[in-house]
Amino acid sequence: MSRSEEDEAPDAAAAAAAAHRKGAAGRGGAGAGAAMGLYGVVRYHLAPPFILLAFPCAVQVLAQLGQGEPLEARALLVRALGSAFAWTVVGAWVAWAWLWLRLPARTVEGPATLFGYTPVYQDNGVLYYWASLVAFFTAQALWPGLSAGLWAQMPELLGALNTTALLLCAYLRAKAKRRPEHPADRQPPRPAAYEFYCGLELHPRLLGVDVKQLTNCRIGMMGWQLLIIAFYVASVQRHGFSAATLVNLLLQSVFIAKFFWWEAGYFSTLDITLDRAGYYLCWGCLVWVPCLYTYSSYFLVAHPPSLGAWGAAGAAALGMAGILLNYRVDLERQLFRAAPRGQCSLWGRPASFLVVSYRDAAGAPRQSRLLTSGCWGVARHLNYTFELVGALAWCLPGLGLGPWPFLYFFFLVVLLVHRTFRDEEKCAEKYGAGWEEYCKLVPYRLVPFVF
Ligand SMILES: NC(=O)C1=CN([C@@H]2O[C@H](COP(=O)(O)OP(=O)(O)OC[C@H]3O[C@@H](n4cnc5c(N)ncnc54)[C@H](OP(=O)(O)O)[C@@H]3O)[C@@H](O)[C@H]2O)C=CC1
Ligand SMILES: CC(C)CCC[C@@H](C)[C@H]1CC[C@H]2C3=CC=C4C[C@@H](O)CC[C@]4(C)[C@H]3CC[C@]12C
Repeated sequence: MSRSEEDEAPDAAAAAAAAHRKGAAGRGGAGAGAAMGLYGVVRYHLAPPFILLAFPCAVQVLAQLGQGEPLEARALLVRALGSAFAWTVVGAWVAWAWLWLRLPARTVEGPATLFGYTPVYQDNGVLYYWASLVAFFTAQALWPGLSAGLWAQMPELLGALNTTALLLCAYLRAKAKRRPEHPADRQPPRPAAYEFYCGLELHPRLLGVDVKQLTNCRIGMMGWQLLIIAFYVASVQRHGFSAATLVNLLLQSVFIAKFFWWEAGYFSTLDITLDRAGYYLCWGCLVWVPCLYTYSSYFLVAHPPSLGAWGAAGAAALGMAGILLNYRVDLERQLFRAAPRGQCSLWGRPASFLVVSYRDAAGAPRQSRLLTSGCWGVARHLNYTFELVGALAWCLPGLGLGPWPFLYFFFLVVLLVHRTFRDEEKCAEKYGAGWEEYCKLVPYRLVPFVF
């Protein structure tokens, strides 16, 4: 693979190439080659079909279990087809999210791609967030059974979302093959299931809107917010007020509101600049987020919490600290990257940084800066650490109810540890010796002196 092809390749291809080079250069020998071969078979041939089949089934099972219902194959299958209510909700929800991306609004540019395209996004996230809340509460006032219905029909809702998301992913793959939006953004051919899983295009558009802004931000994140409100209302209708349930709702709501406040910053993250629009992101945001990210709140409707008011207050304090510190870490990098020549002040002192070099897709030399002070001088992914603290805190109201209310937290540990390695592989590829120097100055990934 040539240098420029590698730059344009998705994370997986670049990482595989990097891993391959490391293996070949570092260890050499038949053993290392066989290990790399096995890794390739698992990564490209075995894992994608497994995930494509297992995860849609898993969400249906989780939804059924969360209601305290026995697992019965026929019920699972029937409910996975959806219901008139579920399809109406999904249709209305997708149309609402799409409409808000079509309304006249200020726009914001995302980072230019290596193939020379600058994506443009609607910058009306905060207004959309509040308008969606108002619309939801109005609907709840008109149909008092709405929240309880959403909870009771969650398996049907996930079934409808599953079908919608899988059709969207199939369409995106076919479109990328036949009519790619940016022909310079070509991918080397890979096994079909792998392509379906990773996606092919970086910034596809559909019906005049950016697909990732629609699925990730507007449907997934806002769906998360509205569902947990519905679950809270359903829980109060069933069991009355509980401080622990309220803390569970409020912490997540602060986290989600913060996301919309920072939506423009999200366009510079791995999801947008590196990951392509396929099953991982689009199915993930349309189905996995509504199912797993809301699961602690969903579970508490059928299983009321036993955590008392003092425990709830402790969880609230811990969660607020985690969420605000996560935001602080992201903000420090945003301020630093926006400051001319990196000249800004952090923690009362001028920021210190490394100037690092890389090459763009055309092979032209470029420079960037890596912060070595403030939060980014403490650990290389302190934002992930605080994100985990926040997530743990909003799962704590489920303490004493077994592992289920903590499912999101367990998933997030795996996702963020994996993401740490993925991101560092990307940075090592991009900055080479500059990244190694940064790692010497900031030796820990998530927790100082531990990892
Ligand atoms: N709840 C959830 O499911 C998840 C939440 N998140 C959250 O989303 C947010 C964004 O996370 P994510 O996109 O994963 O990654 P980061 O925000 O950590 O961004 C990583 C990038 O930052 C740049 N960078 C790395 N080190 C430095 C440094 N020292 N100084 C300046 N820039 C640096 C590099 O990009 P460059 O090429 O520009 O140098 C690197 O690729 C976080 O708050 C995270 O916690 C993330 C994943 C999942
Ligand atoms: C297919 C599944 C096995 C995995 C699907 C994972 C995706 C749904 C999630 C992967 C990364 C996630 C996110 C990244 C960063 C975010 C910023 C944060 O402030 C809010 C949450 C999020 C948008 C988050 C959403 C889910 C993912 C896209």
